[in-house]
Amino acid sequence: MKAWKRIVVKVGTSTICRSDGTLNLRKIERFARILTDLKNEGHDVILVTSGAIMVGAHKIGWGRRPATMAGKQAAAAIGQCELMSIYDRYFMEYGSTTAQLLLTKDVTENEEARRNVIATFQELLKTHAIPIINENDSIATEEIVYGDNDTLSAVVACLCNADLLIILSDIEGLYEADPSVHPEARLIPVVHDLDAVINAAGGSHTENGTGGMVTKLHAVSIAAKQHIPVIIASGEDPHILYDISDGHQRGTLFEIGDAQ
Ligand SMILES: Nc1ncnc2c1ncn2[C@@H]1O[C@H](COP(=O)(O)OP(=O)(O)O)[C@@H](O)[C@H]1O
Ligand SMILES: N[C@@H](CCC(=O)OP(=O)(O)O)C(=O)O
Repeated sequence: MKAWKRIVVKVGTSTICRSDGTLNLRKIERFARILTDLKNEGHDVILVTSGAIMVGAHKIGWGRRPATMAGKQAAAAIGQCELMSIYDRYFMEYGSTTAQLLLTKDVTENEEARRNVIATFQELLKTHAIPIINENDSIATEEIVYGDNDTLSAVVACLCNADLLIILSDIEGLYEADPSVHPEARLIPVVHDLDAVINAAGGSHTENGTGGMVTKLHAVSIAAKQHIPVIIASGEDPHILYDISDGHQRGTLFEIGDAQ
């Protein structure tokens, strides 16, 4: 990762929350420590985080992810506060300043708004703050919604001109087929041709995950347009970020050629 100076790390709901919606504080604390360490080693670090809806639903006492749009939007408004307050506290403990950016599709598709967001990212990274991004779920309507944070993380990687996008998930990487259906499927370590693996991707099987591998490969295709490599790896142990940083092969690396 030495050559990858600017990195965007995406963590999914299943990585930072338990299935009941409580936050896995030990894991978040480790992410805050390791991401701060990587920043101090000279990386520009941007975090894209999911979890607002689950955290909010738990705080309200709903017990499960809401099914209605209004329910999700209310839960996200409550959960985003909680999420950010926890991140801020842990990152501050290790000496990092965090900055919250909540994006919707219209912001990045309108030329002027897009320029503003890019300038904001540049300014924040100059100050060595760690931008923490989520979708602005509470105000997003069908027309302006990304709908999943895998896609959002690739858009953010493009906006920041990142050198690498790391998508951390509840699984080690892309397998030849969905291992929950095909337990014999093997992990694919490197992908150069997205078309060759597109049929391997299935949806999510967890109650809290959004999109499964389909949205992750969509994210890869967005990042590829700007020649940004993507690693999909397990978020079970945040230490994996050091392994990647030290140049060890982890998960699936996507380096898509020009033709894609
Ligand atoms: N080919 C595949 N390789 C690996 N995982 C796959 C594949 N196809 C579908 N999946 C599913 O995608 C899930 C990861 O996506 P998701 O549930 O959305 O998690 P996250 O919250 O980390 O985004 C895996 O747990 C797995 O069930
Ligand atoms: N923006 C939503 C998460 C959407 C999403 O893509 O979730 P996930 O599949 O867990 O990365 C939230 O904060 O709850």
